[in-house]
Amino acid sequence: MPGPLLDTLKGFCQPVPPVWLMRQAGRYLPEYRELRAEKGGFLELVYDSEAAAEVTVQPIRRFGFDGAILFSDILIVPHAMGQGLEFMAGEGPKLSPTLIEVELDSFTPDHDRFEPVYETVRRTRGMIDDSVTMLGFAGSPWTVATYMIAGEGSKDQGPARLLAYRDPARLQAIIDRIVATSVQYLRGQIDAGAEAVQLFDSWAGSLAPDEFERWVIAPNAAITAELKASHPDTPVIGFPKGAGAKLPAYARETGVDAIGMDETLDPAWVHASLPAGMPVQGNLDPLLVEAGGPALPKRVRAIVDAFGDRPHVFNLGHGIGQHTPISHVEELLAALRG
Ligand SMILES: Cc1c2[nH]c(c1CCC(=O)O)Cc1[nH]c(c(CCC(=O)O)c1C)Cc1[nH]c(c(CCC(=O)O)c1C)Cc1[nH]c(c(CCC(=O)O)c1C)C2
Repeated sequence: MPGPLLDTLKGFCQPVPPVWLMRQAGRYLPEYRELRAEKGGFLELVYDSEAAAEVTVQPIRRFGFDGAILFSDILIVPHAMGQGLEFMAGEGPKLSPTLIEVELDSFTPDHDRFEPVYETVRRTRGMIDDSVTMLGFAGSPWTVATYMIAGEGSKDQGPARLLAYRDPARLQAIIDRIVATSVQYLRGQIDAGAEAVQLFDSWAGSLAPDEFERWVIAPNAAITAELKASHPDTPVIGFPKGAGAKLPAYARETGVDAIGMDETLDPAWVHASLPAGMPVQGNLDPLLVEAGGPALPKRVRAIVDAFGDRPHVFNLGHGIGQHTPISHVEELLAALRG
């Protein structure tokens, strides 16, 4: 029996929109912080399937979300491609050497790194009810490339954008390799039990229109086409954060089944601009959840009302912040579910 989230992604409206939150497993949860401290670090957690499955299930137990998102990271793909990866406490990720310093061909891929992640999916599937949808994910090639090139999160993705202008053939070769590795990774997640997958393009918003076509739309379309060829019934959610006015082109041209919306988009505009019946997800500002107050339930209702009879998965416009009070998540759910 598919649950309400999977049904919605397949185009069927529900009386109450199903809900999950990006980064729902993470530092705002005391039970997560405890397990992370015990395991010693973030990567240790990700590659320990038993612990990662436990972290995946924590927010389902606490809040009864309709979807469980695999606990992993978009940077596991560069790691499997052979790039060094570290997460330092209090800092972001560090990848080394960077693709400014060396050529991609100097890396030795190790796709066995994906095995514990597939095992996390299998274990999680065995721990949650059938009605809870198991979600897999990968970063989109442009976003993953920005980290592989700069070696860390970069404010305006400058190093990758410069490479796009200076040596597009080299960036294309990097993107093509990320596409191929991500397809393999997502197929492995689906075969292990993921029922839908999301492509996170967190830095889609930094590109000019022609660059957006080449580095966002084309690679997301390539991944989606490959997945549809092998797994036609598994919905793909595309989340091109910051796409703005380019969102309808992304929705029409990539072949994704559902669209993730960041908080800057007006839901009425999205509803009027996307193909009729195409499922949507997201839009609530994570900082409004952190702030709380009477504006929160009002905004929850306004987003739900804006989509009328369009299939809608309730979610945030980006990941939940680590300082978000648990009680505010409960207020969000009360406003949504009544
Ligand atoms: C909880 C967590 C994650 N990654 C990182 C953390 C914090 C680690 C910690 O300190 O405990 C480091 C971690 N991993 C990354 C970052 C951002 C680095 C930066 O640019 O500053 C950090 C701090 C890279 C990353 N990682 C991810 C993205 C795309 C979405 C987004 O934009 O937020 C990105 C850009 C995806 C991601 N990341 C994660 C998930 C798991 C499932 C869930 O949603 O609960 C997912 C889907 C998990």
